[in-house]
Amino acid sequence: MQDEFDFIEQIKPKKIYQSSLIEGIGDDAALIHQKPEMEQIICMDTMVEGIHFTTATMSPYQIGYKALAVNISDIAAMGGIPTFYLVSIAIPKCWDEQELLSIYDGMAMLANKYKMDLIGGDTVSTADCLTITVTVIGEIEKDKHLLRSNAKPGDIVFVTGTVGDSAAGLDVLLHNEDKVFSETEKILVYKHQFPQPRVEIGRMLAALPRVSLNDISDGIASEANEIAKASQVVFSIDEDCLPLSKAIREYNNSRSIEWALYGGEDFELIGTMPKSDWENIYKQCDEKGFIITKIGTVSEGPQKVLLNKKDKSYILDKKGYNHFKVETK
Ligand SMILES: Nc1ncnc2c1ncn2[C@@H]1O[C@H](COP(=O)(O)OP(=O)(O)OP(=O)(O)O)[C@@H](O)[C@H]1O
Ligand SMILES: Cc1ncc(C[n+]2csc(CCOP(=O)(O)O)c2C)c(N)n1
Ligand SMILES: [Mg+2]
Ligand SMILES: [Mg+2]
Ligand SMILES: [Mg+2]
Repeated sequence: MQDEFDFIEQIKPKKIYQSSLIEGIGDDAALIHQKPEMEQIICMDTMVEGIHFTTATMSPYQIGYKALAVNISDIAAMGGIPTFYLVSIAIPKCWDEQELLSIYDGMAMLANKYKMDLIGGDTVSTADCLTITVTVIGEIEKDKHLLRSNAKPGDIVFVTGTVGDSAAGLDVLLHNEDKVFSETEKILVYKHQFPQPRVEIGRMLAALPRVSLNDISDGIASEANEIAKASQVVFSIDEDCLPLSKAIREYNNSRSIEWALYGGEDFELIGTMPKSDWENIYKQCDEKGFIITKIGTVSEGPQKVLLNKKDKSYILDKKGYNHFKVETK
């Protein structure tokens, strides 16, 4: 890159979606008008070259898309609507300007879908790995937010979409250097590179009186344990109910359950709701073409997650992706 200020000029959005924006890119900080009837939601996630992606697993466009998607997913997990984003990027010398603009194009694709505005960030150089940190701001109607601590005994446990596909897609990418993929492999790779944040489902759930919710970044085992801990309840998940895609079964059925439980990066939603709300939500999702599956139940007791497998029951430990543990399984 030739010039930091010239770069910022190029990534500055030409169009603004949100009428509550007072000042976006260009001053010392952004200014947003606060709506009195809404709560603000703010989250931040980072992607690091070598940890979250390599040049072999993701193109610059996909890196941008996914860096924004994972943050929108956290807004969805609160039941909210994403509105603004900020991007901090640390750039090694070997990345050229075209690649960097491509990262921003990937973010813009998703931002356009959700009518989000890029309102600021930071640009720095770094010695080695590209690092991108995105902050997303969202909103939700007062008192409608969906917390991990909302689960109660008697609830059903649900998950959206299918799980494990992203980890299987990563496996495909890491074991096929020539990048010639079968149709099945292409489906899994796409799930890894273009996860779909479940904002629309989060909004449906926010209309219910009480839902606990989490998005799946580290795997079902990890996220279910987080809800069980925050709510001080017991989760009981039926292995046979885990929604597995045809693609994952075809690619490597013997590892599908392991990827579903511990793989992560599916960015589907897992949560609980009272039994009485299930039929209605299932119908609403079905009408809109969204998959949602009942995978278990919640009961009283000291916090834990049980996995029912045939006639036996095992403790499902909080294993999954962990940045500071060498062995993840
Ligand atoms: N370095 C940090 N400093 C301050 N707060 C942090 C830091 N890292 C995480 N948190 C906070 O801890 C909580 C849990 O964060 P975590 O990153 O585990 O959730 P997540 O984004 O849903 O998961 P993932 O990062 O796997 O997508 C959030 O409230 C987050 O803002
Ligand atoms: C090259 C490469 N190797 C491994 C992985 C797998 N991976 C990295 S971070 C993460 C959990 C989510 O991260 P976070 O907890 O930071 O949200 C997972 C499953 C990958 N995507 N690319
Ligand atoms: Mg996080
Ligand atoms: Mg999350
Ligand atoms: Mg997250």
